[in-house]
Amino acid sequence: MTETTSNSTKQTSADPAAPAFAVRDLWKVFGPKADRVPGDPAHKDLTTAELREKTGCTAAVRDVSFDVQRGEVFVVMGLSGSGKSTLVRTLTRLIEPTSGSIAMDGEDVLAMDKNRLRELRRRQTAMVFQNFGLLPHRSVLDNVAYGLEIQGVGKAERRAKAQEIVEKVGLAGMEERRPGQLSGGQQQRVGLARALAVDPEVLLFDEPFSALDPLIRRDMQEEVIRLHREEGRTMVFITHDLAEALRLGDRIMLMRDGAIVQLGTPEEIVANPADQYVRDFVRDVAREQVISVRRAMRPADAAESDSGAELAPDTLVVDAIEAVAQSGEPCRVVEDGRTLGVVDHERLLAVVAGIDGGRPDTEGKEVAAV
Ligand SMILES: Nc1ncnc2c1ncn2[C@@H]1O[C@H](COP(=O)(O)OP(=O)(O)OP(=O)(O)O)[C@@H](O)[C@H]1O
Repeated sequence: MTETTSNSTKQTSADPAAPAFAVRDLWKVFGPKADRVPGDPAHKDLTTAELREKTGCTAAVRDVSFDVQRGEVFVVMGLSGSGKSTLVRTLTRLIEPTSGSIAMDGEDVLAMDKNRLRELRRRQTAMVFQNFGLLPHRSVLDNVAYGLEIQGVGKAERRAKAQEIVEKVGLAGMEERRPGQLSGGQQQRVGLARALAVDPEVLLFDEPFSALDPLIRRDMQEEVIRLHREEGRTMVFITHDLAEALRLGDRIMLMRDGAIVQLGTPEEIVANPADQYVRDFVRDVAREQVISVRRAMRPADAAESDSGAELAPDTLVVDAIEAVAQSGEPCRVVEDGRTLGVVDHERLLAVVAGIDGGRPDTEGKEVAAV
């Protein structure tokens, strides 16, 4: 059985303590003499449009540094043209960066030779695309098995594995159909199944659901959340849709003109937008569904510190409103037996109304020993 391969054959110099990806000072510049752009101080303060005018180059990714932690859903968000696709494609060098560094599991991606890169793209990562990228003349099962086929996995083994994944994503009974005989949502399930079949460490999603209608889209988001919960796989997810980013992301990196505008949890971004651009982005978000009582609470006074219903610090404001209404009095925010603060109607409604100031003014402080 020489054609069978498995994960145990992976030859990598992975550091188990390293982040899934560590990206530093990364640039991708398109255009003439692109490599002169990143280091030149004369270009540092130019806007992307000014840079284009002066040099004829487009800086699609501009001096970007971040880590993707293992097991997190890392969302890259921004308007069209902000550099999302270019950035994510540089992670596996589908697009060669102009300068900077990228490490996956501690291994230098830019130092990888052709064979190592092929392995990185075929086994360690898998991409799910907006246009599905399915092979039209192949059955669902053979599409799902495709990634295993190019790895050289034998037919019986790859079909068995594909069958298992087809069931996992809810396509059982459709194995022999062609992609053209499926709805958009079903086709994207095939795309997802194909990516999962190779058992990658990291799934890279490039706006996978933006061609789907809203209800199907919601279904697919639930599917991703479910898979993530069950498998804990690292996911990098591009979207320009804020609701999708908030729903899926453990952290969100918001880009504009190739640069990072803000990187934080959904709650941090909604509660503390870094600038007016982010503020405009999150203006219509239902804040009570994103912000937790840790951020909404105020210090407890002496009488409140050991009485009243208890809430965990990560309780969402929307749920706390219900709890406060039911108990008829302020609720305590309690962590490890300590009262961190108190939420009452006033504090909670201020969050809903967006007049809470966005400051965690009591965050982390123990206000009364119990
Ligand atoms: N091959 C290329 N040559 C020249 N410029 C490019 C190339 N690829 C991308 N760009 C430019 O780089 C910038 C970032 O493009 P990119 O596709 O990464 O953005 P995006 O945020 O993914 O956009 P969208 O949401 O529309 O896919 C854009 O200004 C784009 O025109």
